[in-house]
Amino acid sequence: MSIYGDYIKSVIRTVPDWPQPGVNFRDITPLLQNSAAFRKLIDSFVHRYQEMDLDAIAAIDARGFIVGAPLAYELGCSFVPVRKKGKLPFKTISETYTLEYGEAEVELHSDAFREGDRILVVDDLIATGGTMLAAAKLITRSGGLVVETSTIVDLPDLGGAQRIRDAGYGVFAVCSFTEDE
Ligand SMILES: O=P(O)(O)OC[C@H]1O[C@H](OP(=O)(O)OP(=O)(O)O)[C@H](O)[C@@H]1O
Ligand SMILES: Nc1ncnc2[nH]cnc12
Repeated sequence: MSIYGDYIKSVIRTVPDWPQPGVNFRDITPLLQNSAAFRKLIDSFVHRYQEMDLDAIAAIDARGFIVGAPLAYELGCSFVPVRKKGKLPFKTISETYTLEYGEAEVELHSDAFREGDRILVVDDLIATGGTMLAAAKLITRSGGLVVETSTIVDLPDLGGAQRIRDAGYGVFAVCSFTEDE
């Protein structure tokens, strides 16, 4: 939990049974609409990472971009998009991961950063952890050093953060929601 974690959590909306019955969707749009809350959100990440000597923020398509771009701007490091399959025009490397039904793929440009660069991977939310873990593996495979993986929201009951930690990557979440809240 971060310095503003409780406050950030209070401005995230839960939409029950969306996009399908049984899912509690954690909707960050009220947080984004609230300029004071959005500033505190970005400040939470800046506070954690300003002394970590990062070279790049690798942000995951699409909601990860919302955090990744202002963070890269504030920290004065580069912004690297990790995109869903078929969106990047240059030479790519890709990582396939399993969804509840079927598979998905994320891609990275082969020249996105230099060997040994210190990279933070960011997204808005960790559920099963499949997306974040695939992105972290991509960075590692391309020679980057994943300093940490970072998210606004963790859903610990789904075990994603633990899965990412078990794979050897650190996880930071500004706030978390259990299934019953
Ligand atoms: O931990 P996981 O089970 O992998 O789920 C988390 C991912 O799912 C959501 O993205 P989504 O694929 O819905 O795409 P979007 O950002 O384009 O809305 C979310 O933004 C994360 O990227
Ligand atoms: N419960 C959830 N809320 C918002 N985004 C999600 N992505 C995957 N699961 C989600």
